[in-house]
Amino acid sequence: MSKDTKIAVLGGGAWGTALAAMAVNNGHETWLYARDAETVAAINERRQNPRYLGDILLPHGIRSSTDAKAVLEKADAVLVVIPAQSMRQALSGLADLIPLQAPIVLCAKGIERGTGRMMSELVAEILPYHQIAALSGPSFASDVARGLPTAVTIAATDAAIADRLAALLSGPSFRCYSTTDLMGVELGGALKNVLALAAGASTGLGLGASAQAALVTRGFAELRRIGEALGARPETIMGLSGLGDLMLTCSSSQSRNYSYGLALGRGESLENRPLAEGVATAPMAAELCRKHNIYAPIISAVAALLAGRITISDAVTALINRPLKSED
Ligand SMILES: NC(=O)C1=CN([C@@H]2O[C@H](COP(=O)(O)OP(=O)(O)OC[C@H]3O[C@@H](n4cnc5c(N)ncnc54)[C@H](OP(=O)(O)O)[C@@H]3O)[C@@H](O)[C@H]2O)C=CC1
Ligand SMILES: O=C(CO)COP(=O)(O)O
Repeated sequence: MSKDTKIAVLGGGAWGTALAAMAVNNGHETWLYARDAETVAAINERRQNPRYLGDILLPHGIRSSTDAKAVLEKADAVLVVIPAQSMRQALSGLADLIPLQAPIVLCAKGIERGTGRMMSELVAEILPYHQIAALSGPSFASDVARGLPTAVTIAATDAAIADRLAALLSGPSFRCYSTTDLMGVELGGALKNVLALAAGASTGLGLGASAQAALVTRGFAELRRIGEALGARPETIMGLSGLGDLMLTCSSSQSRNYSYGLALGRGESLENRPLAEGVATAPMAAELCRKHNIYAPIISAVAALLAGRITISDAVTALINRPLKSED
């Protein structure tokens, strides 16, 4: 792949638009598929995505279209930026249009509701002959769309593909590390959203900065245990898509997951909120822990809270009053 390849981005939300801005800034022919005609027109005519990125002025050159065929034709790499719970339905409809030689870069952070599949497992069912990679790390769409410095990790089981994609997508303000630890990268991205719900709820309840730090640290211990049980590498969990994204998402109300948790903690309405992937992922993460016999009390408490099985004050009391144990 050379620097003047065609990049196709599927998904005209905040992150898809930001990644299209990154790709065009890095000198690629960049096409963005969005299903909403008004979004397409705003990007093409005004260089804005008002529904998802406010008044940020996008760089020149993104070609947006509702015509997936035109976007995907002769693409050299396809960035899939559709929410985790819509991924199966959306990609099933587009599968025949994706060129066989184009690696699929999954940019969603979640676990499929019902099946418990990681995004790469789900997409391998739909596109069994394509190379699959995942891009994840601490990266707010608004930062990337503005061209602010950002670093992420790109994982593919084939090291050559991961290296080539990292070289292709890196540029003056976007730095990509590569790894073959696909499971580690996907787990970090999906589970930090669940832990951000807990961190936001703690702040929303007014439990203080000490409780917040304890939750994030012990949440990270759960992430470490899950990673170890599922064969992820420790350095991935301690890297950008694990610890890095956990730090970002658990500390900023720019995060939609953290903000959802804040609203939960404050007892505010949870209706009509922006996407918070952790809500659908939490029960799947709790189920994964049950299945593999992994001790993850914070993730379990978030799942129970969202399902209405416990109240927030029950969750806090249960977490603080568990039998004492060594710090592992
Ligand atoms: N925003 C961020 O900072 C980051 C987000 N991510 C991850 O990226 C993923 C997408 O997030 P984000 O872009 O922010 O979400 P948004 O809510 O901003 O946008 C979602 C986009 O997906 C589109 N979409 C939903 N379902 C379909 C479908 N079936 N077919 C085609 N398009 C569809 C929506 O279209 P429509 O508008 O028509 O409904 C919308 O354009 C999530 O998994 C998120 O965790 C990762 C890193 C950073
Ligand atoms: O994944 C993100 C930053 O890395 C974005 O987080 P939210 O989806 O919680 O906004």
